[in-house]
Amino acid sequence: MDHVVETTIAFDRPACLPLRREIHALRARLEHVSGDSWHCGDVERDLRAQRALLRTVVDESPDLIVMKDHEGNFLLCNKPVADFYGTTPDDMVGKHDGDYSATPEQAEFFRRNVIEIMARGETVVVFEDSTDDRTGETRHFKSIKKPFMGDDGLPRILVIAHDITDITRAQQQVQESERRLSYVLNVTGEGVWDWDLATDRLQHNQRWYELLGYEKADLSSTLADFDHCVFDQDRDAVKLAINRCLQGHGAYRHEHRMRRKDGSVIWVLERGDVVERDAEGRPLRMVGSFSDVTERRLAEAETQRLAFFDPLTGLPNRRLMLDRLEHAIGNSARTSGYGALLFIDLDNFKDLNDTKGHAAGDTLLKQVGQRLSGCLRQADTAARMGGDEFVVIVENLGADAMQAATHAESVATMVLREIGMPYDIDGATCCSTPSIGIVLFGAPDDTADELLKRADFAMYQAKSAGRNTLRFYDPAMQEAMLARAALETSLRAGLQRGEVEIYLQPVVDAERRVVGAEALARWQHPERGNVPPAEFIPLAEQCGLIHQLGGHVLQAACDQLVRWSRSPASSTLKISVNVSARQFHQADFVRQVTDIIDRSGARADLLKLELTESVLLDDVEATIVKMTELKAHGVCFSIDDFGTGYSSLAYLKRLPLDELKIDRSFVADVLTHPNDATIVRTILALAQAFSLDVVAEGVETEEQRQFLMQHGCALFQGYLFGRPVAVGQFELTGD
Ligand SMILES: Nc1nc2c(ncn2[C@@H]2O[C@@H]3COP(=O)(O)O[C@H]4[C@@H](O)[C@H](n5cnc6c(=O)[nH]c(N)nc65)O[C@@H]4COP(=O)(O)O[C@H]3[C@H]2O)c(=O)[nH]1
Repeated sequence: MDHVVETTIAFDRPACLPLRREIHALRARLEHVSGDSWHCGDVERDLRAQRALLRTVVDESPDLIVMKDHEGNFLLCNKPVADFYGTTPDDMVGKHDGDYSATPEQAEFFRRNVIEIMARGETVVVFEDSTDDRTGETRHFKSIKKPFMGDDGLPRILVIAHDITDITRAQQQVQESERRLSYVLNVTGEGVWDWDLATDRLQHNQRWYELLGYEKADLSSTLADFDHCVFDQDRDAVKLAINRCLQGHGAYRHEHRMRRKDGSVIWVLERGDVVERDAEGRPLRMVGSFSDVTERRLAEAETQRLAFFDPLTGLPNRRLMLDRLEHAIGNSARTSGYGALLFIDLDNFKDLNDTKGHAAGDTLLKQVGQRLSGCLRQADTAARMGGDEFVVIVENLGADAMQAATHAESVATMVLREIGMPYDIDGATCCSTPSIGIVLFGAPDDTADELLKRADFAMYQAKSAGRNTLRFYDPAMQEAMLARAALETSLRAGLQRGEVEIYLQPVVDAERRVVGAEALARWQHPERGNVPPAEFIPLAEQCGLIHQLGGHVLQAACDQLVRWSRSPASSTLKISVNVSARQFHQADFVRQVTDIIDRSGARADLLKLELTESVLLDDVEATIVKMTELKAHGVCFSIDDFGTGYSSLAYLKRLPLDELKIDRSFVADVLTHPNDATIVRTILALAQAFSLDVVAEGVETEEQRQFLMQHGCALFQGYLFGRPVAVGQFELTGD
């Protein structure tokens, strides 16, 4: 028996007053009132009529009415009870609920319940269930159970049962829905609120308090308290969203921050809507909920950071920089003001990275990033492009080009100074200088791509000008850039078409015997004719073609060695090949050279690689490693243009060198400029001390040859002995 509740009810009349005494009392009162004496037969008739009426009333009642004896058996039942149990009222007299469709448990409950109530002698309301014979379903009743005393002195009970099944079910459904709703809300973790606008009272579910770390008692449940929890900077936006909803714009959905009791801040997704309005459409009630979306927001922020910021320096990355640059270009065009783009490349970063390790390189880059940011105004952007390249966007430089350039220059100068200051890397002091290219922007047709190219180009000019300096891009550079682009295209094609070949220039000994040759690249351009290497070698370096070009020259040199090896007169001749910085620093340079040597079948010890001092100084440790590996393969090394750079004797000692080449500028003036003569003599003495061969380049006169010979030079190269000639025209005598 589900859900049985008993309620005691107080009635006017004592429940145990016997019915017969009541009839006598009634008759006496009637006689007294009418002054007549009543005959027994009249009273009996009257009573019968009353009983018939009562029976009709009882049978017509929608409630179930029964009278039970002291054992719980039926004394009287109305028609709805009989219908409920699938029988007739008369049939029920003397039986009990267990004889009909009530389950044994229900029947036992009814019996014990009425016996108890009769014993207590108090009217009671009981909520109870019974089984409908017609449908077999359990129905719920609210029963008034009124005990009274029978004529025979035994207790009886009147039960009037009101069928509340529909109401109960409706209530159960409501409870079930509420239970489900609260389950769903708990599962989803929603904090729910319900705002009564008339009273300004807000009600919240438990989760609402939990999410904000409050106890119910902490807040007064008014809108002001909710307001207080909204993050200061988000308050206006939240109010706006709620007001729009109140004004009838429909449900709102808004993400904002809330401040928890402990001061921490969470991100919430809040939804709300007006659920009740008065006849005039004025809002009366609004409900809503919010969920904690902090984790998602943090994940989004992290994704954003990774997508747009360089993880090492924390500066905007290339992608974000491009976006900002496009905005800056747009702003400049709109306001007719100038902005500047600075392209910054660290001069000797690779050195540090290779000698001190990548961790040290990373530390340097981080510090560079910090210093760069320190040089800028809030509105400007410093970004890392990758590697050791940075970009700075300086905006709002005014409408005057000269002033804008001056300002950009002062920013760049500050960057030069700041970045050029010594760094403390793991306790050691290091230096790193930048080369900076600057381009102004402000023209409507400026594009980010083009500006970057120009700034990059100007940065290269700064490098060429000796590094640790800045250069502006100017229109003349633009022309050079276009020409360079055209040249690059045709060099690429030229290499494919075999337009690049080698010329050989003899190297002779003191007796003018040819002991070898230098291979010099020549580009036979279909329209421009013979393009000098000074023009296309730097280009090939810049556009990355040097790898291909260098390989091509090496291959040609090795092929020539193999041809010479077939004749005794030429089998010991050496060939020197120029190797440029970018080519040498290619990661697989050693393999490229050894592959070519091995494939061609040339003798490695007859191949000499000419490196300039700048190649050696660029990245000393890596250079030593590569040279040592090639040396182990038999390859020889020469320092080209010796004396023009800043070679440190300490490095010279560590390099596996075979030869120094005295730069032709010293040779040219050796007879006329005492300083050059001194330099030449010093180089010769130095070479002797280090047991290195020396080749004097650019020897054009017999006097120069005599001077060089007198001071111990044994090998010569220059027009005096032969100009560079095509391989087929090369002769074995050096006249
Ligand atoms: N005034 C004068 N000049 C003389 C005399 N004897 C030789 N020369 C020139 O001096 C340059 C010597 O080559 P370099 O110093 O290695 O200088 C070379 C070298 O640095 C570079 N180069 C040439 N070929 C290649 C190559 O295949 N690879 C690389 N990486 N660089 C190359 O181009 C530079 C210029 O080469 P070239 O124009 O062929 O110029 C050659 C040569 O023609 C002389 O008596 N008087």
